[in-house]
Amino acid sequence: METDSDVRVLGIEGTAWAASAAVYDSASDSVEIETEAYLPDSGGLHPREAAEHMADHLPEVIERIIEYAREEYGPEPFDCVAFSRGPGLGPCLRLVGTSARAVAQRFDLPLVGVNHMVAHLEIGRHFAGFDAPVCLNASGANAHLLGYRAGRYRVLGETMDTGVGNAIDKFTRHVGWSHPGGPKVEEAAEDGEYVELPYVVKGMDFSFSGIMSAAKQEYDDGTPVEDVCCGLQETIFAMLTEVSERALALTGSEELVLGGGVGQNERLREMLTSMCEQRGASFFVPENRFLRDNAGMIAVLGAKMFRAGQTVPVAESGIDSNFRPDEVEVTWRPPEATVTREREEFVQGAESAVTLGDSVEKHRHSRAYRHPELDERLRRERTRQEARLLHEARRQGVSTPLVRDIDTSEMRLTLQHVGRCDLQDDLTSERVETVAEQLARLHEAGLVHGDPTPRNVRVGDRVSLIDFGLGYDSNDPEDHAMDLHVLLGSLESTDGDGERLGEAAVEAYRRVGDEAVLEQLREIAGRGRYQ
Ligand SMILES: C[C@@H](O)[C@H](NC(=O)OP(=O)(O)OC[C@H]1O[C@@H](n2cnc3c(N)ncnc32)[C@H](O)[C@@H]1O)C(=O)O
Ligand SMILES: Nc1ncnc2c1ncn2[C@@H]1O[C@H](COP(=O)(O)OP(=O)(O)OP(=O)(O)O)[C@@H](O)[C@H]1O
Ligand SMILES: [Fe+2]
Repeated sequence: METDSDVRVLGIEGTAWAASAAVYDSASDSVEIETEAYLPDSGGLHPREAAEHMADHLPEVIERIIEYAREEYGPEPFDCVAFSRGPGLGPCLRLVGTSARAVAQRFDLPLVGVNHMVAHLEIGRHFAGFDAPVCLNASGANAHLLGYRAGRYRVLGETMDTGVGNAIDKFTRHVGWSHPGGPKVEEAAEDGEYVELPYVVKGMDFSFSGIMSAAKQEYDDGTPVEDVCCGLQETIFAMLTEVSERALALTGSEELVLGGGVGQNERLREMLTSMCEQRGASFFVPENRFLRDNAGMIAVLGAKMFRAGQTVPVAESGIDSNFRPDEVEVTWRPPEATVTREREEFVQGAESAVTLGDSVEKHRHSRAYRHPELDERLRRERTRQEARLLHEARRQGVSTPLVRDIDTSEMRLTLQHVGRCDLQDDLTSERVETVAEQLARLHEAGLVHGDPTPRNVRVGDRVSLIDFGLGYDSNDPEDHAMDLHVLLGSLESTDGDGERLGEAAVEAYRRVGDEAVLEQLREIAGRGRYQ
């Protein structure tokens, strides 16, 4: 665990475009960063050019920081060298590793290998002073939500295809704008009118590919580019804000931090601020110099890891271009306090305000962060869809609450009260198996639940599925497999025994459901996430 001794860390970053070095001094909590950015002449980032950039500029930024630190702190300024171990571009990372080993040898210092995505999270947690926040990492090559449980960061939700920045940059390449595209889209969107684009959220996962093709098509069809940019921002950022809100509701956390280069976007920050305000959560965004790739965040996390004794011998200091945040053993945080949930009459779900009594009133109230047209559309569609699917699922023999009333102008449903608690509060393998069987039955009938997490299942005499707001009709095994993927992911991220429960769910599904769905599930799990 972390001790309070003062440390000074030399940090080195170079996963893709930023050749960067920094010094962090824990006594004054100050960070000095030197960065040389690689800006491609045309097109996107070329791995070979990026590596040449690293080779040309890493040595000089490191020397500048050493010089600064010696002037500021004396001839032997550092206690350790922290470097980005991954994820990122292999050829760039190898140069980072080599440079770090060289400086460590020269000053006879220990090495600390840092996960770049965990650093994007920890820098926010550090400056916010939050204990157990959920983190939205919105960067170029990644987009995911992290929560913490039992010594690891858990991926609560993530992109099913590309990172958010890369998605935006692909669109700007299509319209002929230079890299990076994010800031240009932000500027253009200011003069734009909202256009509708596909909105894709599955549980806490999301995907950008459909939106990006639709955006390119809009542009090719002659829609003014500022309007497409406005539609893109409103859609993509509303999706990221919605899944962040889901993660807050699922984990019970009341703290959110933002990380990653796309976090520099004002509209995204505005939406997250508004969402957190509306639900009474605290929100923190670090300064821009800590959002985009930078060695400062590597040095700050390096200090925490160093104090916890998490150094790495030279022989084991290899890089890992697919390094996932959930692979990191988190030794620098104190054990989390157990959260006990009070029985409440009023639940603020991720989407709705729910009042519990003999009947349950579920009200999808307006979200100030969303564009009014998108807000109206999502609330209306989901309220209608939920009532219809609850009814259809019942007809297939799946236990669901009766729909007593629906009001589509107020976006309100009145439902039968079912169960004594959420599955999350009384998880057993048997119940999870029942959920899997019920999903198989839904899928057989061409229905998809859309968000089958342990908070959307009630347990009592029977096991009932609730909250069909993200449900839809489909006979595609991919969509059915996504339901299972969401279930397994939510089990793994919220319960210590989640993996075993997940296996039980798969076995139960196999007994009743279609083998093609399980095949597709393996395919989804194996998809490369850091392309
Ligand atoms: C693995 C690592 O190499 C990678 N780094 C990375 O993606 O660089 P980062 O600095 O976190 O983010 C860059 C992205 O951030 C976007 N970006 C920068 N300013 C933006 C803005 N104002 N609005 C939207 N996007 C913006 C850029 O278009 C670009 O796609 C990552 O963290 O995923
Ligand atoms: N019919 C019901 N009977 C008993 N409890 C219910 C019922 N409907 C909802 N609840 C309770 O209210 C909580 C929130 O409901 P629901 O999941 O439908 O709302 P939501 O805002 O869509 O939530 P989320 O998106 O976070 O899953 C549930 O987790 C459950 O505890
Ligand atoms: Fe990054």
